[in-house]
Amino acid sequence: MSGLSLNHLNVGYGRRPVLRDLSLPLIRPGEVTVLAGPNAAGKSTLLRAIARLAPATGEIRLDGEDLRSLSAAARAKKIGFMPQTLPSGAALSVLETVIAALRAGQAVEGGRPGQRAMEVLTRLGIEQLALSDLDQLSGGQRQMVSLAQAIVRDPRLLLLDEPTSALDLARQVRLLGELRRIAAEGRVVLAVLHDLALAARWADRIAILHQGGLYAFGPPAEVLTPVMLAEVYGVRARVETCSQGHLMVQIDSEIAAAVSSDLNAHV
Ligand SMILES: Nc1ncnc2c1ncn2[C@@H]1O[C@H](COP(=O)(O)OP(=O)(O)OP(=O)(O)O)[C@@H](O)[C@H]1O
Repeated sequence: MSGLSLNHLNVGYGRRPVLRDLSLPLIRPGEVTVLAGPNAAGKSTLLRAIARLAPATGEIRLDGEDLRSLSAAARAKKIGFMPQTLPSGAALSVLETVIAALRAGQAVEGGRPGQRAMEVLTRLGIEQLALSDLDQLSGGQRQMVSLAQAIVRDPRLLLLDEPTSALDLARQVRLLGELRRIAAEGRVVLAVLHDLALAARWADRIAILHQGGLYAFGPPAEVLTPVMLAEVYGVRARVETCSQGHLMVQIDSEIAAAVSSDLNAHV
């Protein structure tokens, strides 16, 4: 079966569970799937579990193959992971860090690594940064470099944790457009986004995590509802369609008695 399947996942830290018996419908290639939910709902934990950076029980399969049975090198070839924390380099240039991500412990087949790394920097519009020191870049510039590191191997599965958090409006659009192009190549793209307006505009499907489980999964128009926004986020909101046919989420106020409980939850 083509795509990412997650079934009966339990993920936690020490004895503390974060996600309990979590199953998602198939995350399909060719689509951008957004993972959303309140702070501390377990979004990063889920991405880390898929990338095997957090211990999990249950089933994690990519195109039918158990990701946990793969060697670290085989996994690195299939999965590109863009973490929430931005890269900082031990006095490396941008080009060198992207080449290091391309190599990641193994020889590069065909072509020249420098050429491939430059292609990716150019594709993202940051080729002029190639020789800059990573540590001298702005947060947004480093976020674009982090994306370059995640996609340089052409991974089958791309996991991104809040990839737009440091980007200005134009670069948010550029990054999300790039994710759509990567998905259109038939890859699986799963991105954590807090901004539901961006999710409404760019996602094919949205998964909402809440209190250790899946609250909703489906196309934006099905998932982004006033009831979901009240129950999950504790806000009073309207969801409207603008003149161009896009969904817009208008937040009116916090519902005092229903402030989202994930942050304080001990599930
Ligand atoms: N390394 C860790 N060790 C122990 N607990 C952790 C660790 N990382 C996360 N947690 C806990 O797991 C829960 C889920 O955290 P996680 O970062 O997955 O949430 P999130 O949905 O990504 O949140 P946010 O939107 O705030 O980034 C939180 O209660 C957090 O305190």
